[in-house]
Amino acid sequence: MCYMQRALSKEDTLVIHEIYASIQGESTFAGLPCTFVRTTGCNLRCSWCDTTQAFYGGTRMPRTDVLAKALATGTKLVELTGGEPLLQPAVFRLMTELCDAGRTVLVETSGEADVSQVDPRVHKIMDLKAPGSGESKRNRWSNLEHIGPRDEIKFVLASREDYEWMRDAIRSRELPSRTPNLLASTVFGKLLPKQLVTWVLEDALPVRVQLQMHKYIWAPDTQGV
Ligand SMILES: C[S@@+](CC[C@H](N)C(=O)[O-])C[C@H]1O[C@@H](n2cnc3c(N)ncnc32)[C@H](O)[C@@H]1O
Ligand SMILES: Nc1nc2[nH]cc(C(=O)O)c2c(=O)[nH]1
Ligand code: SF4
Ligand SMILES: [Mg+2]
Repeated sequence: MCYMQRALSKEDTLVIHEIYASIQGESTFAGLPCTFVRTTGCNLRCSWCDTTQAFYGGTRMPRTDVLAKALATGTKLVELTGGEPLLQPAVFRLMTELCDAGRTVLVETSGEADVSQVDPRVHKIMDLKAPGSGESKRNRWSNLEHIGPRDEIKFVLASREDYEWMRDAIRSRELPSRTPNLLASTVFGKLLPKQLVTWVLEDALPVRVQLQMHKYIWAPDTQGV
């Protein structure tokens, strides 16, 4: 083991898939210039995941280099995503450093990872995985205790069954009392947005229907956008 490897701990390095600037395609921040820090690795395997290339590989980088690269693009908005960003201990300090540097920080997280240690200045965008993902048993429901009005709860739906599951969760767990930002998205190419809108209106459900804007700007399978 070389000197550098001994000197850097798990808090000091991250395995990164890519860092790039684009337009935020999802969430209440959609449309704004945003820098994406995409970490490598995920402990879930959602059946419809569009980022499977981030499951393996990547480059181990010092946290200071990740911070510098994320700041260099100049965008006010920075999003940590993946893979699953909260699996890497150094992400928590990186998010705090980005906040200290004046950035508006978002973290896109699976709903399985514990969000309790995320800097309170960070906007958590937390999925609750519906049955069609094959991972709904992994939802960490205690995370809801750490969701406040600045955070967003997101459902990605593949079917009517998923829609009804979301509707039940919103009502039985009183999600509107946690945050007004409830996002209902479709699995791209699987459920028609028009169908989702019809169901939402039939129930007058208090959700924000959202599409992945970048899949309309670029070809849907384009990576790094
Ligand atoms: C690739 S995940 C990475 C962050 C984290 N692991 C998570 O699941 O939130 C980023 C977001 O893309 C969404 N997503 C992944 N595949 C999708 C698809 N085929 N259609 C719509 N949204 C998708 C996920 O549900 C999640 O909200
Ligand atoms: N443009 C763009 N916006 C995004 N918002 C969340 C993304 C993600 O993969 O987490 C994403 C992404 O991959 N691209
Ligand atoms: S948790 Fe996120 S990155 Fe992991 S498989 Fe599901 S959608 Fe993909
Ligand atoms: Mg994406």
